[in-house]
Amino acid sequence: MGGTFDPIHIGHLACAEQVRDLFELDAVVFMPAGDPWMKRGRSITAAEDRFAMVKAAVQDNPFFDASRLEIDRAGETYTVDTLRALRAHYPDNVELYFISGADAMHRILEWRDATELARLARLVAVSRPGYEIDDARRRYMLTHAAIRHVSVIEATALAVSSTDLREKVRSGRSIRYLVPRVVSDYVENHGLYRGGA
Ligand SMILES: Nc1ncnc2c1ncn2[C@@H]1O[C@H](COP(=O)(O)OP(=O)(O)OP(=O)(O)O)[C@@H](O)[C@H]1O
Ligand SMILES: O=C(O)c1ccc[n+]([C@@H]2O[C@H](COP(=O)([O-])O)[C@@H](O)[C@H]2O)c1
Repeated sequence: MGGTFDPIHIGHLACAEQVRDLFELDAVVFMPAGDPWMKRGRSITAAEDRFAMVKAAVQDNPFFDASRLEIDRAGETYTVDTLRALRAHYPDNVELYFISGADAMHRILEWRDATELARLARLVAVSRPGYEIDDARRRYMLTHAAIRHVSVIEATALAVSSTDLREKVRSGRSIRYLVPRVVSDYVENHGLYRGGA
């Protein structure tokens, strides 16, 4: 599962766990983006902090892991580069899935080499409150050559967003239970998000 994870929250974790369960995946690797080019223009927390929070958040699930692949790669982060690297690394019988929320998948046709990306992995788009994939969009996604292998999953949804969490911290409000305890501790101990959303 790819994301900016600024910070990782229970929406990410619950969505990944439900996809893992549904597709009987052997593992879910959380991959913080090094330089998420579609989020250019906003200030993004240092990759090392985002990675540390992801690593701490996934440690109690034996099926979950965190990867540095994208934060260690220079330049803008393109999912197709990640999937090429993973495909080269794993034997052919290992099937790759790319999990994302419905909001991210809405824009997938704008992603770098979307057609190749869809050939390299099964794409899983998870429902997210406020970003429902309506029937017209779903038909469009399913019929478009580049992404017809996308699975649209209705997961038990949590209306949590990193933007809202950053804003809460900035204005001195609690984020307890919206992120794992290790993440709220990290945010507090490192003074993250206090200066701006
Ligand atoms: N509550 C949620 N339910 C389902 N999917 C989610 C949820 N929050 C995030 N996602 C998905 O997880 C991936 C990574 O999300 P990201 O790290 O950008 O978090 P975010 O909460 O959307 O952040 P921001 O508010 O800063 O844009 C994206 O594919 C996004 O669609
Ligand atoms: O490859 C691309 O061009 C591309 C464009 C936008 C987003 N993505 C990936 O989609 C995932 C979710 O992104 P975001 O910005 O919603 O956190 C994350 O893994 C990004 O690297 C990938």
